[in-house]
Amino acid sequence: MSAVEPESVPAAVDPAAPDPVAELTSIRQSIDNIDAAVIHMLAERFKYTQRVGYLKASAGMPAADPNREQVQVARLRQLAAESHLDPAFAEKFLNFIVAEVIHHHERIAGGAK
Ligand SMILES: O=C(O)C(=O)C[C@]1(C(=O)O)C=C[C@@H](O)C=C1
Repeated sequence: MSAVEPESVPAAVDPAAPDPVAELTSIRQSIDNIDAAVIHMLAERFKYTQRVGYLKASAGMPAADPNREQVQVARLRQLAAESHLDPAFAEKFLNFIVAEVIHHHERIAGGAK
């Protein structure tokens, strides 16, 4: 089944909701697809930040860059607002990821593989 076929459009757009169980199953398929995409995107992001960790360690740069984070937070808060997502959540989500990245950077700088 192609993702562009009409029957793959979430039934949530149908106010009649003739079959709640079928609609729930369909929505859960889309949620699972989105969750998979998030994991794949995070894996790619961490591949890049791993490289950043090695670059910073080799140049003697600190693991964290608060100025860069400030710019990222402002940008993501703006994007979130435009997308009707809670900006506070977007900021928390970024901070959660960046904290993990900094932890990785510190391990790299400390000589851990
Ligand atoms: O851009 C950097 O300098 C990074 O180390 C990457 C990153 C990020 O994950 O986006 C992580 C830590 C820094 O404090 C800022 C940003």
